[in-house]
Amino acid sequence: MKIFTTENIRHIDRVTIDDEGVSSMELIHRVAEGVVNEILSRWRPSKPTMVFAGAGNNGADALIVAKLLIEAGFNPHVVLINVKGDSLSRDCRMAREELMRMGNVSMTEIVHTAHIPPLTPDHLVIDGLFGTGLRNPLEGGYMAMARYINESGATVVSIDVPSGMFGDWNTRVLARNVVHADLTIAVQFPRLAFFLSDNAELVGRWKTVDIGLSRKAIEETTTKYYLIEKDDVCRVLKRRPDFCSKADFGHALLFAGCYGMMGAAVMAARGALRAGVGKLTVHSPRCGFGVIQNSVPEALFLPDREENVISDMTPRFNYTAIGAGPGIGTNDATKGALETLIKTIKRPMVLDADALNIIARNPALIDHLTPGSILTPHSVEFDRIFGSQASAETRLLKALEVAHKYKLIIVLKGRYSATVRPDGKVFFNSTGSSAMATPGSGDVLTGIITALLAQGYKSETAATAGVYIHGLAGDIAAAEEGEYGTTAGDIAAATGKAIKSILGA
Ligand SMILES: NC(=O)C1=CN([C@@H]2O[C@H](COP(=O)(O)OP(=O)(O)OC[C@H]3O[C@@H](n4cnc5c(N)ncnc54)[C@H](OP(=O)(O)O)[C@@H]3O)[C@@H](O)[C@H]2O)[C@@H](O)CC1
Ligand SMILES: Nc1ncnc2c1ncn2[C@@H]1O[C@H](COP(=O)(O)OP(=O)(O)O)[C@@H](O)[C@H]1O
Ligand SMILES: [K+]
Repeated sequence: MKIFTTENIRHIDRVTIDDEGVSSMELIHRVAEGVVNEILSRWRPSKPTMVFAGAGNNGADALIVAKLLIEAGFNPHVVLINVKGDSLSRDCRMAREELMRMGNVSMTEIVHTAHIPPLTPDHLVIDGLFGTGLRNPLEGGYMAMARYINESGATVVSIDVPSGMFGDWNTRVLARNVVHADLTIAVQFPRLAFFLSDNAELVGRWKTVDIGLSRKAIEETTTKYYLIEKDDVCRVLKRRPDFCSKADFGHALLFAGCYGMMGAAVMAARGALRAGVGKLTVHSPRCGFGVIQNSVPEALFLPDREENVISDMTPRFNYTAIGAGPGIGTNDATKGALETLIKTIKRPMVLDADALNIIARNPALIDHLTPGSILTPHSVEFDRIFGSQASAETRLLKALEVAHKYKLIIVLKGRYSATVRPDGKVFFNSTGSSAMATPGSGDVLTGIITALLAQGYKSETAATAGVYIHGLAGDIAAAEEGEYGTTAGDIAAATGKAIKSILGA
């Protein structure tokens, strides 16, 4: 699914109105119906409700929500901001008239000074102060109103975006000056800002309401941001022909494990095997022999000459893909071996965990990475290499910069893992949950992506499909084991089922 910028959405909105003859008032009604349906599915008409409406079309949406709530038996109080009595947009004026025709509407219209009726924690607030027409962060009375709503402890449903938040980038915005929603109901599309952890406390849970914007305009409007969904992965995964052998599915090499961290190698190996690799070799220190042979007997074991750490990463064979990093530690011998590997291998590799920590200690290595290499850092690993980032937003921007500069694929792991490509495209993942915040979970991902690379998928595809499959495996595992009980082993074990469910779609 495309994730559009605010500018894109405004364009699609305009095309829908101009070319398809749908009036903006009709669109406002569709938004309001969608919002009210969500409210009716959650709260009874006896719920004390206050609707905050701004002067633009976000306010118009809110006023029609108030009308529909009254029709559904609610008794909302409406607070309308109409500075100097003449600031309402044309649609907002029309929405106001439509609401007032209901008669006996309980309303405070703020024209000069604000005197808002008391809000209690028991209240439901419908926040239609500002949507995508916001020009600058909130100030003065608007800022005070956002803080008042937040401090009230009321439950907040925001229309389109939490008021005071921009749909795209929010570097200039202070969280305390934005309405904190419990539920955000976005018009047609989720916004880029919803996928960044900085904004999680502002957006709350989010849903979209389909208002039938022009299909043609949606197709024709280009964007750099996407949400990866099942169909996207189904489209790129190859079906296996009847006449095939394991030789058709590549031979992956994993450099993983050291004394005390052999489990990381096991997790990566299991992820790789469940992701369909034809042959798998695990190179670990000698101490890993029994561990690998016992827990992943399907894999070949290649012992390092060292007992406890990897000291040599020279591939002895023309492997179709190499993954390095899970549990290798950062001792000098391993560091030297990885440096040599990075400087000599001329094909894209998957680098994770301690391989990233080693790069962080010698950032000059980045220049030697083969274009198309895949780095899978979580936020701390990313910052160790590329410098401390103030927010998830600046981290994403930095990832875009380095992915372009070094022609790398960077998977920023987290709730909505973002795969950042050299061409400036960003793919947010839609699968996975907090059940995956468990040790070894990232190692499974390394195995899955390496296995896809070994099977001939391009780096970009291996990364986005791998991240989706990994998250779906996490969802399948969590359905059985729950958010506390899911282990990385469960995620690895569910990887095959995840691929099966994608291919079956
Ligand atoms: N997408 C779609 O297809 C559809 C979208 N719809 C809805 O429309 C919403 C967008 O509506 P919108 O464009 O009227 O803007 P909105 O957010 O209501 O605010 C504008 C008002 O705020 C003011 N203002 C701005 N910044 C300010 C500041 N810092 N401090 C103070 N004031 C400030 C600004 O003043 P002005 O710039 O005019 O001086 C103007 O009065 C969108 O979010 C969605 O809810 C649906 O209704 C239909 C289909
Ligand atoms: N709250 C969450 N929602 C979705 N996915 C998550 C969440 N927390 C962690 N994950 C996923 O789990 C994996 C954790 O990887 P990582 O941090 O490297 O853990 P480890 O080092 O223990 O293997 C990542 O793929 C990440 O996207
Ligand atoms: K809003």
